[in-house]
Amino acid sequence: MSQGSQHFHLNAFLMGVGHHEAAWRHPRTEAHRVLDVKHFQELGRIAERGKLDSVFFADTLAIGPRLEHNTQAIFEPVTLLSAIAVATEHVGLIATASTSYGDPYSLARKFTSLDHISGGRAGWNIVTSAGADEAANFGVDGIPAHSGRYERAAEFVDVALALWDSWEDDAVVLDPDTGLFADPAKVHTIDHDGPRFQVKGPLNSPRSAQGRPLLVQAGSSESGKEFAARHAEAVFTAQRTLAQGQEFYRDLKAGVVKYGRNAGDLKVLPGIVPFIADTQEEAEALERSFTDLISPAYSLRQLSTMLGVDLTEHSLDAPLPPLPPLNEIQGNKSRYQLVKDLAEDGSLTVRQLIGLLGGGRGHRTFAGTPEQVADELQIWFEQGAADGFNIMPPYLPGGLDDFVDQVVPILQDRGLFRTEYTSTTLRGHYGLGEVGNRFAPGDALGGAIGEASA
Ligand SMILES: Cc1cc2nc3c(=O)[nH]c(=O)nc-3n(C[C@H](O)[C@H](O)[C@H](O)COP(=O)(O)O)c2cc1C
Repeated sequence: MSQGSQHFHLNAFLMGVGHHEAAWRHPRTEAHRVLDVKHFQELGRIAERGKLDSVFFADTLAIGPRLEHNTQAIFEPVTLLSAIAVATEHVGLIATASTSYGDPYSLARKFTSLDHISGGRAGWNIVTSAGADEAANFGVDGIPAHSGRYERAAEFVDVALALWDSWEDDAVVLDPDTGLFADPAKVHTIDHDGPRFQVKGPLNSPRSAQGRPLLVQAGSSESGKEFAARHAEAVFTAQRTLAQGQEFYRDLKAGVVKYGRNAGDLKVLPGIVPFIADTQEEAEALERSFTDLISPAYSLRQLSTMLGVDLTEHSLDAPLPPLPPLNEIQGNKSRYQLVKDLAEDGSLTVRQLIGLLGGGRGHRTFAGTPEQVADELQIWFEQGAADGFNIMPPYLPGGLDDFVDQVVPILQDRGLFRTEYTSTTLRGHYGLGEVGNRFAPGDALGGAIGEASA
C-alpha cells in the first residue's frame, strides 16, 4: 500500500493523438490535431475533469527514426504546458527537459515561469537524453557515456535547486510607497563552482507558490535508480509484471531511505496503456484494430533504435538475433533490458515483439472493461508495486475520455482516488508538503545581493 495514503495518484502521459504508434492512422483519431494547441488544451481539461494529479509530456531533442511518422514530439513541452496552464486551473503540468544539453540557469528560469503562470503546478521530468541523433544536434559525437550523463544530471539538478532557493519566500515586498519591489537581503547568490557548471545566481525570478517544481525522473538502470533515490519526488517506470513492479518499488523505497528521506517522499508510477470497452472481447478487438495498422518498416526502425542493433533487414517472422550484454549499452539501459527480456523469455518473433511494443514502447498494455482496469490498478497499488499510475491512452482524446468517465468513478467509489482537488499546487496533489528553502535567514549558501531593507 502506498506509504501514508489510501489514495493513489494518476498522471496522464499525453502524446500526440495517442501512445499507440499507429494511433494517428486509426479512425478514432484526427491526425491533424497533433499540430493543434486546442487539442492539447482540451486534453488538459479532460484530465482536470477526472481530478487527475497531472498531465505529462515526454520530449527528445531530435526527430529520431520517426520522420515519416513523427506525430509525437512536435511541441517543446514547457511551451505547450504554458498554453494548457491558461486553459486549466488544477491539473499539474509536468514537462520533460534534458540535463545532457543546455544549462541549469536557463532551465530553472523556464520552469519557474511555468510555475508562476500556473500558480504552482509545474513539474520537471529529468532526462539524460540517450540518443546519438540528439547528441549530433549539440555537437557531440556518439552517445555520451551513461555514467557521465548521470554525473552531469546530478550537478545540473543541484544548481537548479539552488537557483530556485535563491529567493527567500518573503523576498518580494511590492511596496509602492517605499518603492521596494524585493528585499535584497533576502535574495542570494548561489556561487556554484563545479566541474561542469559555474553559476553565480541568484535566479532572476522569485520563488513560486509551491516553492519549486516537482522533480520527476524515469531512469530505471542502477544509476537511474540511484539518481531517483537522491533527487526524485515522482518516478515514472515501465514494468511489465506485478512481480517486476514490486521489486522495482522495493528497490526505490529502500534507496530513498538510504539518502535520509522518507519512503513517502517519492511516488512510484508505473505506466499502463488501457484499451477500454464494455466487454473484454470488445477491448481486445479494439487493441487489434490498432495493432493491425502498425507499419513493420517503421516499427523495425524503432526497435533498432531501442536495441542499438540494425534490424531493418531482419526477417519479421524470425526471433531477435543475439543481443549484446547490458554493460555494452550506453543508451536507455532499462528499456533495452525490458525488450531483451521480453524477446528472450517469450521467444517471440520480431513481428510479435513489435506488436507487443506498438502500444506503449514496452509499457504494459491492458485490454478490458472499466472494472477490470480498475481492478488492475487496485491490485498493483495494494500489493506494493505502485503509489499511482502513468495512464497512457492509446488514442486521444477518446482514450482519455473513456478512462476519466468510466474508470475514475469506479476508483472514486472504491475510495482509491480523490473526488475533489484538495490542493492548488502540483506538490500538494502528490501529497508532498511545501518544500523548505535552504536559505534560512543568516544561513545563506551564497551572499545576499544587497543590504537589509530600511
Ligand atoms: C514514462 C517514461 C517517460 C520517459 N520520457 C522520456 C523522455 O521524454 N525523454 C527521454 O529522453 N527519455 C525518456 N524516458 C527514458 C528515461 O527518462 C531515461 O532516460 C531512460 O530510462 C534511461 O535511463 P536508464 O538508462 O537509467 O534506464 C522515459 C521513460 C519512461 C519510463
